[in-house]
Amino acid sequence: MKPNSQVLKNRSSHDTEREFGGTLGALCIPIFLPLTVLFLICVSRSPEASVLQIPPPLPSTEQLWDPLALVLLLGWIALHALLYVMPLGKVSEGLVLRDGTRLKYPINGFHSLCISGVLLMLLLGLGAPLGCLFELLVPLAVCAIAVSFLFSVYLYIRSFWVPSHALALGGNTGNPLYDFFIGRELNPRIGKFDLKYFCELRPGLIGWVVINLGMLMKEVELRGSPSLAMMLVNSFQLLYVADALWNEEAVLTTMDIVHDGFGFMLVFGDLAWVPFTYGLQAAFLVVHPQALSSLGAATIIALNGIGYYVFRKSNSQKNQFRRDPTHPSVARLETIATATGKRLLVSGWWGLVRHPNYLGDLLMALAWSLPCGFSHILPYFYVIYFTILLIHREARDERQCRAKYGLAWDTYCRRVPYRIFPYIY
Ligand SMILES: NC(=O)C1=CN([C@@H]2O[C@H](COP(=O)(O)OP(=O)(O)OC[C@H]3O[C@@H](n4cnc5c(N)ncnc54)[C@H](OP(=O)(O)O)[C@@H]3O)[C@@H](O)[C@H]2O)C=CC1
Ligand SMILES: CC(C)=CCC[C@@H](C)[C@H]1CC=C2C3=C(CC[C@@]21C)[C@@]1(C)CC[C@H](O)C(C)(C)[C@@H]1CC3
Repeated sequence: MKPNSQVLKNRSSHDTEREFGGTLGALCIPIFLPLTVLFLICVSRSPEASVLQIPPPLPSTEQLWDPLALVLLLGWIALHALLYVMPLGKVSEGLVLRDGTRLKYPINGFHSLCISGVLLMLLLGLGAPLGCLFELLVPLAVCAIAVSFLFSVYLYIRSFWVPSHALALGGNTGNPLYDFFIGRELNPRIGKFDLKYFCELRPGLIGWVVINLGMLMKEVELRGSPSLAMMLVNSFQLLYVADALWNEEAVLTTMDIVHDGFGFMLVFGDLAWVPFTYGLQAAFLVVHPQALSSLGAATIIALNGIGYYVFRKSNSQKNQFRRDPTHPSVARLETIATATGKRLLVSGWWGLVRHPNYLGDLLMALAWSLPCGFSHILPYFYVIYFTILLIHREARDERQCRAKYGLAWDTYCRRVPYRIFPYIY
């Protein structure tokens, strides 16, 4: 038996550290977050658009279900599964697993985005009423939530048939509720089809931009042309999704793929949370049009540009450094050695703050909300949630890095004292 699987075997339900509030979190989050998705969609289209309005704008039972929504959702997932297995693009290897092997992943997410774009343009050309996505938003979200639950149950059950080295270290506590929530199996696959990698970037992320386009088309139906605010939100978020798919290979080294199991948290995050809450600004703009001056628009475009620059440059610098530290673009950067043999960057972007990529991401998040004006808090939901998510994620990553790099990590923290915001945090 390999040493790491021995470690896994030796961990009992008591010594595996629990995240997201442990069992209580695992019980409450799967109830609370799906309700939050439905609540936020309803608030975004209500005239008041206030999260505090009494009575809250709850959907009626008829509004919750539409068979067309289920057909569209399953068809969409099937289309992307088909595109995933098409022999397009290159095949890359992931990081070395605990059993010493490396999995292969198709890098064809950007192709899927482009093909989806062409298909949508064809549908629009044929007169398909894409604006009806606005009316279908609640039933689509209900179906995505239901699919997330069923899929997570499947993932939990199948995880009992895989060898111990295929389980995530943090998802094997023995507490069924917690393990279902956090995910037992690290890289669940059907043959060569990697379920976690597929869900992380394809149906949800591309679905998000399609929903945005639907909101834009609804605006065209209602007012004859899309507003500047709507076009900015659509373009910024399309850039973000296109960037993620263009740099798909980099996802293979993220915490989600390398470390986290695939359970309800990620399944729901990928299939329901991202597509139905990340684009709330566009849904809001359909019912609450905003006038935007040219100066306002130029300032917001500049903010998104700066955010994107910081996000992309810092992520690319680290990816390049991890892939080939002798590459001319990173070879001159100052680094510190660690006992693992890996080095840590202490200059360049990673010498500014310990998470420059989070800083850039947050600047972009703010730029996505500003086109919606200052009259409501709802369009700022994403920035608020994302700040909390990234602060929590930073703390998780910090714990893992301290465990991995020990004293070298403490030296890095002394050299680069701020985590995300220079001189603030
Ligand atoms: N829109 C969204 O909902 C979300 C977006 N994101 C974005 O995803 C991107 C990736 O984020 P995430 O996966 O959290 O983590 P990061 O890309 O920040 O990676 C963290 C890892 O980088 C390595 N590292 C840290 N510091 C250094 C250093 N100084 N030198 C070299 N390597 C270092 C460590 O891994 P090691 O040493 O093992 O290589 C560490 O575990 C970010 O841009 C983030 O904003 C993330 C979550 C949600
Ligand atoms: C509240 C809740 C259910 C949280 C679950 C968290 C997930 C929504 C996020 C965890 C990490 C993510 C990443 C992206 C999307 C959101 C989730 C799944 C990401 C694909 C977005 C695009 C980026 O460019 C990225 C590829 C770096 C990023 C990876 C992490």
